[in-house]
Amino acid sequence: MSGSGVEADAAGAAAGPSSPSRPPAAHETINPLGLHVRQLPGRGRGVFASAAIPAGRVLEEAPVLLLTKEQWDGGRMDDTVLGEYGFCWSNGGMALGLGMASLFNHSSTPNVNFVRNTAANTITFTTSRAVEPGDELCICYSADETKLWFVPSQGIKPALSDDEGDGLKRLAALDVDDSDDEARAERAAAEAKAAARETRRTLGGATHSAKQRRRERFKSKMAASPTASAPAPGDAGGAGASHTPGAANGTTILAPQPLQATGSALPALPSSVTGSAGESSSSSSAFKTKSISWAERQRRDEVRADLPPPLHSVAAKSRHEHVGDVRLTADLELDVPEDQLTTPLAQDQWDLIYRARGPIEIEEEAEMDNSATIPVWVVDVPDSKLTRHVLAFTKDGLPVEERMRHLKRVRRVTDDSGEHCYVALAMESSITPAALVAALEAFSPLLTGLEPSLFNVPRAAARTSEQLKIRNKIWPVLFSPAAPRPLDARGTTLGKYAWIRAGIHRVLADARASAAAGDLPVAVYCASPPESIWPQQDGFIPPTPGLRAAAHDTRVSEAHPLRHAVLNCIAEIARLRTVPPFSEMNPTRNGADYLLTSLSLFVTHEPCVMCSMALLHSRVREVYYLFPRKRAGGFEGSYGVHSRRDLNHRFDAWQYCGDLVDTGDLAQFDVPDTFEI
Ligand SMILES: C[S@@+](CC[C@H](N)C(=O)[O-])C[C@H]1O[C@@H](n2cnc3c(N)ncnc32)[C@H](O)[C@@H]1O
Repeated sequence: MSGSGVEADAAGAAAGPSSPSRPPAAHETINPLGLHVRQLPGRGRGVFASAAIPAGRVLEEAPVLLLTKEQWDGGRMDDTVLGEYGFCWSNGGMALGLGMASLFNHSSTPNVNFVRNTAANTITFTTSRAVEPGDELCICYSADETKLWFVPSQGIKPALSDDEGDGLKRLAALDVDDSDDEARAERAAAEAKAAARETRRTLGGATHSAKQRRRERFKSKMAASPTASAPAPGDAGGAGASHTPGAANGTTILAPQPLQATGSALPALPSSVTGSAGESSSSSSAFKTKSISWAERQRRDEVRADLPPPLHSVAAKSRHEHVGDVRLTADLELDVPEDQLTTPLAQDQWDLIYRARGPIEIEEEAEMDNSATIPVWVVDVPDSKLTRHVLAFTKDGLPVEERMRHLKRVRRVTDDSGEHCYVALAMESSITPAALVAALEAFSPLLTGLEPSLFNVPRAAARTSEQLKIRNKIWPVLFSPAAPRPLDARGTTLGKYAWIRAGIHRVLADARASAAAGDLPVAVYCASPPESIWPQQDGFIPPTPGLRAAAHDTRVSEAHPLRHAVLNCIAEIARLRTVPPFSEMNPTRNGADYLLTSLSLFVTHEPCVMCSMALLHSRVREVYYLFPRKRAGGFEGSYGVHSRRDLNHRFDAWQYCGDLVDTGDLAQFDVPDTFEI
C-alpha cells in the first residue's frame, strides 16, 4: 500500500505547481470506495475521493498501533517524524493509525469526522458531508489553527474535465497520459533531489534524517532570533521577547511573526524531495512554539476542552456569535450550611487571609505612631493683629505645601509669659530661613522682623480621638477618622470565607489544566459574590447578578505576549457585558458601569503591574491570590498598584493563606520569576 502512496507521490510531483492535484489514474485507487493518495505542494500526501461519496459513509475503520505514554515520551517520538502522525489515546498513550488513517490532512472545515474506539483499538473515519470526485478528504486536527505546528495551506481541488461527476470515467481518460506523467515525475524527482542536496550542502550539514533536519531548522531559526542567545529576564511580556527560556513546562515562547517569515531561513524544498518528513519544513512556522507533535497538541486540546476558550480562538468567536445563548463558566459551590453563611469567622481563623499592603498603608502605619513628626518653619507672631497678615502670607505668598495639609496653621499657647501665637509657614526642606524672611518682607512691610524658627509638628492627621488629644498638644492637627482596615480576616463570615476558598481551589484546578494543555499554570476566576455574602456597609455597589468568567494564561498557545490570564478574563467579562442577559441589565449606579465594578477576582499568582493596572482601570472590587510575586507583583511588590493615593481607584488585594485540598504538589504552579504574571 505504501507503494501506491509513493507512486502517487511521484506522479503528483510530476504534475508540478500548475497542476497540483492531477486526478488519479484508475490503478491508483486503493480501496473499494475509490480513495487514493496524492501529493499537493505544501501539504505532502493527502487522501482524495475518486468518486462521489455521500455524507455519513464510513471510509475506513483503521486499526492502530498503540504506544504507552512512557514508550512515546521515552522514545522521544515527538522528535521523530512519527510525532506528526500520532493520535491521542487513552491513559496518555498514543496511537499510530494504519491504512489511510495517518494520511488525512487538516482542514478547519473538514469533510471527514473521526471517532476513536479505544476498546477495539481502531479509528473510524466517516464523511461528515457529501464529497465530490477529486475532493481532498480532510479531518480537523484542531479547531484553533493557531495551535497547529504547521501553517495550514489551502487545499486545491483539481479542475474537473467535461465528464465532471463521473470520477471513474474521468480517471480512465486521464490514464492515457499516465506514462508521460511518470516520466515527468522521475525527472522532477531527480531535479528535486539534486536541489535538496545543494540546499543541505549550502547549509553546511549533509544530514539525512528527518530528525536532524528538523533540529537544524530549529537551531537556525533560534540563531536568527535577536533575543535567542541573550534572553532578557522579565521580558516575556514585552513585544521583543521572542524567546524566553525557563517556562514552567520547558516550552519556548515565540512572539508571533508575520507569516511571510515562515521558513525564510531555508530555500523551499520541492515537496517531492522532502516527502512527508520534509513537509515538516512547515514546522519552521513562525507560530510553532516548540517541536510539539500533533499527538501532543491533540492531548493538550483535550485537556483544554475543560478550559475557557482562548480569547481569539475559533471557539471564543463562535460563542460570541451566539449572543442569545451565552454560556457561563460554572458557579462556585460553598461547603457551608445555609444557616451559617453569615456566622462570623472564629478569631483563630482570622489569619486565613492576609491583606496585601501598598505604600499608602505602610505610610499610614507609620502615621499611627504619635511620636512621628516633621520639621516646619514657624513664626511667633508678637501682635495678634498681625496674625491675619501672616495667614494671608501663607496662603498667597508661599507655594501650596501638600505635606502640611493635615496641620492647622495657628497654634496658640499661653504660658507664664502670656499668650503666644505661632503660625506654621513651610516645610524645613522647602525654603531657607533667609529666603523666608525675604519673602515675608516682600509680601508686606508689616511682616518685617518676623524670625522663623524650626518646630517639630505631627506628621499626619489624627485618625482617632485619642490621637487627636495627643497630637493637638504638640500642634493642632485635622481630625480625619478612618475605619480601621483589618489586615486579616476579622469581620469575614463563614460564607464569605467558604466562597474565597472555593475561588482559590477553582483557579488552582484551572491552572493545572492550563499547564497540562501546554500553557503557564496561571488561571483567573471573576464573579459577583453571592447575595448572601454581599457586604452590608454603605457605598457597596450591587453586583451584576450572575456575571462571571474564567480564563487562563494563553501566551504560549496563542503565541502572544499579552495573553495574561487577568487580561483574558477582563476581556471575557467585557464580551459578556455586551450580550444578553448582561447587556440588558441596568448600569450599576451613578453611571459607574466599569467592567469589573463590584466584582471579585481570584487569581493563582499575584498579578504583574500591567495586569494590576488593568484591574484598577476596570474598577475591580477585590482580588484574592495564592502565590505572591515579590519581585514583579503589582501589589506586594514595590508598586502597591491597588492602594495608591496618586491613582483614581483603590481595591483590596488579599493573599489566601488557608488550607488547600487535593491540589497536589504546589511546585506544579511554579512560574519562573522572569515571567510577569
Ligand atoms: C498526519 S500527517 C498528514 C499526511 C501528510 N501530509 C503526509 O504526507 O504524510 C500531518 C502532516 O501533514 C501536513 N499537513 C496536514 N494538513 C495540512 C494542511 N492543511 N496544510 C499544510 N500541511 C498539512 C503537515 O506537515 C503535518 O505535519
